[in-house]
Amino acid sequence: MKILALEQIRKCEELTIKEEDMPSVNLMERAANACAEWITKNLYQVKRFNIFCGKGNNAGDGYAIARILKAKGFYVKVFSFNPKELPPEAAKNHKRLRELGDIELLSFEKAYELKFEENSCVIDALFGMGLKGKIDDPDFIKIIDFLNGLENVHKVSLDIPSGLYINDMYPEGTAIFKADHTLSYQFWKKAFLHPESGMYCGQVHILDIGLNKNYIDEVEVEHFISDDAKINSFFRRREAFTHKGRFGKSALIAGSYGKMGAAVLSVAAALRTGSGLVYSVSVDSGYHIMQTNNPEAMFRKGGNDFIDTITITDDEYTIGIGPGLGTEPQTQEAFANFLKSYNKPLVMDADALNIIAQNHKLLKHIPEGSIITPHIGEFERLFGQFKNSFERLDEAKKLAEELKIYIVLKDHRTQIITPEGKVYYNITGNSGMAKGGSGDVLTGIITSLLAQGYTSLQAALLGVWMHGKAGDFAAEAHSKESFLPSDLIHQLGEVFKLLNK
Ligand SMILES: NC(=O)C1=CN([C@@H]2O[C@H](COP(=O)(O)OP(=O)(O)OC[C@H]3O[C@@H](n4cnc5c(N)ncnc54)[C@H](OP(=O)(O)O)[C@@H]3O)[C@@H](O)[C@H]2O)[C@@H](O)CC1
Ligand SMILES: [K+]
Repeated sequence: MKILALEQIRKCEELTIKEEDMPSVNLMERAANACAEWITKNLYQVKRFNIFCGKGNNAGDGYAIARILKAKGFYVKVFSFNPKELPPEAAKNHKRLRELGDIELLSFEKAYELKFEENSCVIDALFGMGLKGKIDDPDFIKIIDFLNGLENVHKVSLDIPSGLYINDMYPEGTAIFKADHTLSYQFWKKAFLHPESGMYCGQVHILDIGLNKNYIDEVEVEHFISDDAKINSFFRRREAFTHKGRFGKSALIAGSYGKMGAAVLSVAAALRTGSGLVYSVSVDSGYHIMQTNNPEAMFRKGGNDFIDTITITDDEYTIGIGPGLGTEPQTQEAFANFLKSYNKPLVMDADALNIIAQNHKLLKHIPEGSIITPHIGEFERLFGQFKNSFERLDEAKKLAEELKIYIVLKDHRTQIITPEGKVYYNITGNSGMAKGGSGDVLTGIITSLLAQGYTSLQAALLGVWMHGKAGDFAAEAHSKESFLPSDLIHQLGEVFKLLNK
């Protein structure tokens, strides 16, 4: 799914109205109907709604929803801010509400006297995507603070929680409504996907309001959601009449004394992802651990307690390097020599990235088309600190282009960044995956996919998607708190079953 810029959403809205030859207020009605339907279906225990309207079309959505919910028999109160200043569509809906006469239209001040019943619902229609600068009007700050302080009520934002920008970091010191649910129209927005703003959105639900399909198909964007449709468009089923040589050879260069778990996990993940052959290049002191845990893998010694020799050449295997490698001087040297002589795309994680962070000259030796998979800490060690995740992403786009590599920036919503400057947000997975070892599993999965002939972009997209899905299945089976990175590996079979359906 594409993520559109503000002007593109406005253009799409305009074109929809023009092509369908309808009054613009009809589109607002469509949006309001979609929200009312979602609310009545999903918050079915709620009988009372208190709707807070600002001064733009977001308020118009709020007025229209008030009318629709009232007609369905709910108790509805509307609180507004000086509705004289409304744009035409919102003004029409405000007028209709006034003419109906059976809904209380109140000022914000009245809200402070109201008893908000348990299980009632507050709807935030204060600001939508038209907000500029900060919310610094004292009336709005006061009402937002007050609503954020309410307990035991459901909180729903229309389009976007008031105070946030759709695709950028919000300004410091602004007031922001904190939603339990955000009902947004047609497209994901970057605000829902970055931690600083995402924490205000609660659960995000994207409602189809039938915006112009041709425009959406054709419009050029840089940001995407890596959704099921994208994954299914290139996932390949395993054919009959085949043999192990067809599915590539993976080699995981990983592990050191005390860090064999990382190596074991990455090798196991590569095996479970379907690579025809998997080699472990690791240390002698971890030999028994590796062979006992992963008897299907072959072993090649790269050192005694830490790796000091890497003798793999380009045409042998597809390589994943880094998990549990350590940063001993001899390992650093072996890694540097290896990187200088190796030219095929590879997957790099963890200590491979930490070694590069200590020797930036190595950056230019990363083979074109490689995939690096830093978490935020590793990214910052490599490239410095950033004010926020939006700025970090902008820098990652520049770096991916400059170095001609794919960056998998691991975060709550992991971003896959291409050398062409495109960004794919992954939306599978959950907070239970924030555990040591989770990244080692991802390295194994992506390496295995790359070995099987997926392109670097496909391997990164599919690998991150599968890893997240496995996390969702593991959370279902064992809880987010309790599942382990090894459970992710055990769930990969379920993930493949789903992909093969
Ligand atoms: N996408 C779609 O297809 C559809 C979208 N729809 C809906 O339209 C919404 C967008 O509507 P919108 O453009 O009127 O913006 P919204 O945020 O409601 O109001 C902005 C108002 O606030 C004002 N204002 C700005 N900054 C301010 C500040 N710092 N402090 C104080 N005031 C400030 C600003 O003033 P101005 O800048 O004009 O002077 C203006 O009066 C969208 O989010 C969705 O809900 C649906 O109805 C139909 C289908
Ligand atoms: K809102």
